[in-house]
Amino acid sequence: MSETLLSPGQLEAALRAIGEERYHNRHPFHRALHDGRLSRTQVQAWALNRYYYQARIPAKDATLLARLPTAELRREWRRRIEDHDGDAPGTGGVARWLRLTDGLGLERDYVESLDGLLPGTRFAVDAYVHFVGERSILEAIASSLTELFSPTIISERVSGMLRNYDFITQDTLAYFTPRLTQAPRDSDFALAYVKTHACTIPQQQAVLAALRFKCGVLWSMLDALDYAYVEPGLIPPGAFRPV
Ligand SMILES: O=C(O)c1cc(C(=O)O)c2c(n1)C(=O)C(=O)c1cc(C(=O)O)[nH]c1-2
Repeated sequence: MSETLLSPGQLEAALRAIGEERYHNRHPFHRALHDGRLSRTQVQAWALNRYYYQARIPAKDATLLARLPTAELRREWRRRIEDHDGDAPGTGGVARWLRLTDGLGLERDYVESLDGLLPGTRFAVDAYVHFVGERSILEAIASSLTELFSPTIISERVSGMLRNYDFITQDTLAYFTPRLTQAPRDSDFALAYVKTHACTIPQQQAVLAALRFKCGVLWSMLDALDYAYVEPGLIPPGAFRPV
């Protein structure tokens, strides 16, 4: 870990290096998902579990919003909640994610009940929400910086899944299209904030640790899916079972 103060450019480079090393695009489950090596039920398990992440993101952002000290910051952050929750029933990212689970043939009530969730998904997502509630505002904002890397994985995922699965259509994956513009806008803001406000060595180290933590959240969600639905295929009691 660096013991010297980094310039803003060096800090950005260190953040990007964490993504290179640890972002979930490197996980074998993601590779298998994009490359068409999963069955329809394995893709259903992925979408069902990712629903919990999507559903908790607006709560995570609301937790942070309540702690932000200025109207300027709150205005910026509140847009994220609008992106996910929409401004009317059936709009926004969470509703679009449900169109993905619909397209995969999952019952909406079942998805929304969270009954089929893997315990590992629940723990990872809850840990993210708690982190954002408990840590400094700087760390909370830094933990969103995985979004610097999401447009690349989303593009790979959409093209790979459309190419490789006959049960996937453009419409099923419509969730991802707005993310390609929302994620860069959000991560540009978060990155500028972090580069301006992480001015001491401890702050910079905390910011880097926050991004490592968040990469671990995303990674462990895929570990849980892999273990339950690929190898060794041990589905925890009560979790979604392919029929
Ligand atoms: O599809 C993906 O791989 C992916 C990754 C991430 C991410 O890196 O955290 C997010 C999303 N998608 C996403 O759709 C999303 O709304 C989102 C919000 C956040 C966040 O931390 O606030 N990350 C992500």
